[in-house]
Order: sequence, then C-alpha cells, then structure tokens
Amino acid sequence: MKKQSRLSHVRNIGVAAHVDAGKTTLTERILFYTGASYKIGEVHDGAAHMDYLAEEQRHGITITAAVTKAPWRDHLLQIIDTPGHVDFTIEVERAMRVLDGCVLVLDGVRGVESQTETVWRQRSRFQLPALAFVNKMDRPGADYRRALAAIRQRLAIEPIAITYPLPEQGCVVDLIDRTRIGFVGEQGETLVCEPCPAPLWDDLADLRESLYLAAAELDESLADSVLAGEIPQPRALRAALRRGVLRGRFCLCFGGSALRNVGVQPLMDGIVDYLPAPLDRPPAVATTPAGEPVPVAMVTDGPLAALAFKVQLWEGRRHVFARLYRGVLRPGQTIAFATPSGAIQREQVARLFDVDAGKKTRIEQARAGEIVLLAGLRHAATGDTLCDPDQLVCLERIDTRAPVLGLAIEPAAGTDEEKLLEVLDKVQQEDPTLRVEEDPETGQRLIRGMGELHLQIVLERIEREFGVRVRSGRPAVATRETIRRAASAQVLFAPPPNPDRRQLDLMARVGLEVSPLTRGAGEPIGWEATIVPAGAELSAAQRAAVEQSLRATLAAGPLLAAPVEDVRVGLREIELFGPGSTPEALAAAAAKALRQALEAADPVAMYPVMRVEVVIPEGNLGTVLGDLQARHALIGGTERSGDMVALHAEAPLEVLLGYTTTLRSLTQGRGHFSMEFARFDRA
Ligand SMILES: Nc1nc2c(ncn2[C@@H]2O[C@H](COP(=O)(O)OP(=O)(O)OP(=O)(O)O)[C@@H](O)[C@H]2O)c(=O)[nH]1
Repeated sequence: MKKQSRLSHVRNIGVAAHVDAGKTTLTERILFYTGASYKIGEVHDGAAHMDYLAEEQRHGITITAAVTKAPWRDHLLQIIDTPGHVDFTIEVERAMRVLDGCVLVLDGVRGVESQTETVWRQRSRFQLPALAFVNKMDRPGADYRRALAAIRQRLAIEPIAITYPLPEQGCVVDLIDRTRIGFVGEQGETLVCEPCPAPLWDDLADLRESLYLAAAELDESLADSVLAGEIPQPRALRAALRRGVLRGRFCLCFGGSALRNVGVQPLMDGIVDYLPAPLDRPPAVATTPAGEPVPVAMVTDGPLAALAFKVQLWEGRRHVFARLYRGVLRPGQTIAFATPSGAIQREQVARLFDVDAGKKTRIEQARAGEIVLLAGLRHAATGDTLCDPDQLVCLERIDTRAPVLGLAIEPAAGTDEEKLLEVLDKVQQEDPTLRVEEDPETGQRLIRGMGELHLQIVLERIEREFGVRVRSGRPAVATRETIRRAASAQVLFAPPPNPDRRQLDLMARVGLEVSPLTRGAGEPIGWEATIVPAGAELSAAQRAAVEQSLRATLAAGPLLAAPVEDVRVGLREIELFGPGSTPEALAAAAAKALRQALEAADPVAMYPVMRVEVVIPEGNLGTVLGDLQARHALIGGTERSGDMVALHAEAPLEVLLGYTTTLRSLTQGRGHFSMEFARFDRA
C-alpha cells in the first residue's frame, strides 16, 4: 500500500449524476473489483456498502458523500460517491471542492437529465477533468450514440467514446486496443479479451475517427500518422487523450451496465489512465490573513494547509473530513484556522483515520493530496482551512445556498425540549444547509432546509439516531423582500429630551436613498455621503457601525421581517455632532433612516421559484400540462426521448410541495420530476 500511496499514483475522484443513474451501483462494483469489499451490496436490497446510513438504505438513495479507498493497477483510487438528489447538493459541492477528477454517470435511456446538468456545472466551476460512464445500457430503449449526442448538446463538451457497450452480449469494444472485452464469472470479475471482429469494428468507424482526431489535436506526430491513414499506437493515443482530459478539452466516454457487471473495469482503467493525480492539478489559491492571494502547491515539505470539507458525528463523536493541500499532519499536532468572522482558533488534532465508507482505520500521518478523517477538533467547521499556527492561509470557502423551506417542530414529549436543542445543534454541525431558528412572532422552533426530502431525512435522523420523537407542522417556504421604486429618508437621532452640551455626541444625522436593482444583483452600499461639518471625516469605527447597522436592517425587511434583496443603499449625507457622533448614535440614525426609506419604497414579498423538469409518458402530457398550468407554472418547452417527454418549467416552490405524489397518480407511477432553486421572485 505504501507504494500505492505515492502521490502520482493517487486518484481522488467523485462519482456524480442525476438521482438513480446508478452511481452507488457502479461504486459497489469498483470496490468489489479492487478487492476493497468482498461482496457487492445492491442498492435495491438496502445493502450497498457506500449507502451505510439507515435513511440511505430505507430510501434507496445516497445522502452523504462517502469516502472509500480502493487499490487498482498499483494506484490508489479515493472515491467519493455523491448524492444525486438536489436537496443534498451541498454534498456534491463540497466533494467537488476536494476532488481532482470526476466520473459522471448517465442513464443510457434518459441520457443527460436536469441534475446531470447541475452537477456538470458544479464540476465546471472547479474545472475538474471528467470521464462519463453511460450506464444502464441493458435497459430497453438505451442508446449510446444518443447519450453522446446529449453530452455534446446539453453539457457543451465533445464526447469521445473509448468503449462501446454491447450489454446483450455481456461485453464492450475497446476502441483504442481494438478488442472485444467480455465480463464473465458470477460478478463479471474475469475479463476475456479477443480481437474485435471486422463487421463490428467497421460499424464503429465514426466513433474511432472522432477519437483519433481528438488525440491528433494534442500531438503533432499523431496528427501526421492519422492523416496518413495509419492506426495510431495505443500508448501514444492514451498519452494524448490524457493531456486533453486534463485541459478539459473533451469528455472521454465509457459505456456499460453496472448492474449486469458490464464495462466497469475499462472505466477503472480510464480513471488511472486519464484522470489527474493531485500533482497534475493547478495549485490551489488561498489568501493570507492580509487578503493577499497565494498559490498553495501540493507538496509535503511546506506548512500545513488542509480544507475541512465535512463534519460528521461518528459513534456520537465529532469528526472532521479534511483534504490536505500542503504539508503533513500527525496526531497531536496543533492547528489554527480563521473562522468566517475572521477570529483565529487553535486546536489539537487527537487522532487521524483512513476512511472506507462506514469504517475507519487509525493512521500515524497524512500528507498533501490525501483525504483523511480527524478526531479531536471541537470547533473546526466545513470550509475552514487548517494550518500551521504561524503560517495562516485561507482556501476558498465552500458555498452553501440559503434554505428555501421551513418546518416548525417540537418534541412530542415536553421533557425532551433540552435534548432536542442539543440534537439540533449536532445535526446542524454536520449539515451546513440546515438552519435552526425561532419564529420571532410565534416563538416556534423552525428548521430550514433545501427541500421536502432534506427536512424529512433530518426528522427521521432525529428520531432514529438520537431517539427524540418530534411533531412537525406543515412545510412553509422561505421569503424575501425587495422594493419597487426608489425612495429616500433623513433621520436625526437625538437622545430625549433637551440634550445638554455634554450629550451632543449622542446625536447623529443620516440621509440615504434606496433604489431597486435587477434580480440577483445583491445589496451594495454606496458611500458617496457628504460629511457635515465640512472637513470632518468618519473614523473606521464610525464607518463600521453604519455599515453593520445597514446590513442588520436589510436582514429583516419592513413587510415580513424577511431578508431584503436586490436593493442599493446610497448614503447621501452624514452629520456629526459635538466632538464627533458616537458609533452607536450613527448606527441608530442609519437604521432608522433605512427603515423609513424601505417603507416608502413600495416593498414587496418574494418567494422561491424553482426550475422543474418533469419526465412523463407521452400519453400523460395533456393531463400533466393542465395540472402544471393550474399551479401557475411557466412552461419552457418539451423534449421527446423514446415514448417519454421531458417538460421544462418554472413554478413557485409553494405549489410544488407534495407534487411527487400528485405526479405519481397522474402518470400511474411512471412520471418523475426534479427541481432546483432558480431565484426568489414576486408572486
Ligand atoms: N437495469 C439497470 N438498472 C440499474 C443499473 N445500475 C443501477 N441500476 C438500478 O437503478 C437504481 C438506482 O441505482 P443507484 O445505484 O442507487 O443510483 P444512484 O445514482 O446511486 O442513486 P442516488 O444515490 O439516489 O442518487 C437501483 O434500483 C439499481 O439497481 C444498470 O446498469 N441497469
């Protein structure tokens, strides 16, 4: 294993896809063939090795991203199986952050689906080199060439086939080696290679040509031999293709059926041959405490820099998953990190572990490029950069989206109140997309999350894992506010009554203007204020107090106490009194002026709008369209694929609650849909 963990022999990869494309089924095969697991656990039996949480087994879906190590061809594959359901998209986001490459799994019948596009966008943000596995080629209606065309069209990258699947014959054609590979044995573990027969080889001429041309673009001598009509050497082809993948020029495609054990090992070879080792990736970019950007090269002999990307309770104890970008980490080492608010924390790592799905093994050191589990950290959270205390840097934090759905909850037994609070705190530490709040009006406890399934899973975990029974209300969508026109206000803040001379500095005057911005523009604050008396200037503390007070006022708007979005606040005039108004007086005047201006600016509530893809049998199109229109959905278009139709629409989240059940009954169980957050908008 020591030899295998040389950095050039490590592949940190993720497996990502639309829900149900077969990621977990594929990963189970990879683990079995590498010997990392001794038997294949099937998702439909609730026995998948990677889906080890009880909720994952019950719902048959992946919720948390599991890390697993598997040795293959003298290399170490570290695999993260990520969830496909959009409610758990944070798991994909943080996995992508720490990976070096990814395998995109597609359903051979459905091709590119809405969530395939979403994970592809997430991949693109981090410029992760990718391979595609077109799975389920055994299903009736599966079409490899159509899936490749969908990759070109919807993911805007050139698909280059490396294998061509023939699942009915239990084999794939290797387009580089010109072999037909059969998968025999009970689990397809034995490979039988023979030369690909001529008629079949001729049928694949178009795919081969694209492959040669793609490689030729990256290697001049290959280009010469391709133009001369020669068959390029497999070694040279692979080397050129690897360069192309690392530069993001194209997506190499493999086909097969994970469930029928067809085509998986060539994909695993592809991971080794074409996806990057940690050192092949460009250096990560971090910032120093002074805000200067610095590259963090992947080396072991530098100061420690590791990104904490996930907090997980393991046997009831807090553990942190981290990816090392630089340096070495050992048990007992003290690390430091800057929190999002800028405070510096120090703590000690007690123990280090190698992780394999639900199992962890103690190790004595971790090095740059590795993904490990740390015990003993009580404060480090998702997104923090763990560093040597005297060499602080901060890698880019992990994005989390604001929750769109809330649920009021209370313990079924009044005596469990304290315990529920404790449990919610623990669940929240693990899950940065879950918020726990108190309704300011009713005093009810609210949990807020990404969607119905997310909140349902949270409730199930609270009951099963922590033994607290809870009652919940109806889900309620999150709200925002914005304004419809510009307005201004000026406020003189003065302590009552008759201010004597000594109290002058408790006074302040702030004049400002608010104006509406386009959706998604944010809430900029413009500091074009005239300061009175002439010649006076604001101190850093005064300025910070005004800014903070404006931000706090924007956090709770005048209509629903919901965050105010897409508004520009322009400061017009600030008058200082006495020796200089106190920061508190300035803050009070600014808050009051902003509140007045917002009230005068025709405020309006906004609700979450979702992008929806509904896939249904053609015969149900009329009924489903009618139902969607009755829900005020805006229909964007339809696409036919076999006897199914994909409908694209936008609709308020409010009317989509419980839609899964409706769709099932409208389509006799054959329809399915997925949605993702688009924006907050007016009703
Ligand atoms: N016919 C066929 N079915 C498959 C194949 N691969 C997976 N399945 C089935 O498809 C369903 C979904 O498979 P999973 O592996 O759970 O898919 P996933 O992408 O991990 O799903 P999530 O974790 O929920 O995102 C299961 O019932 C599998 O048995 C395949 O190659 N052929």
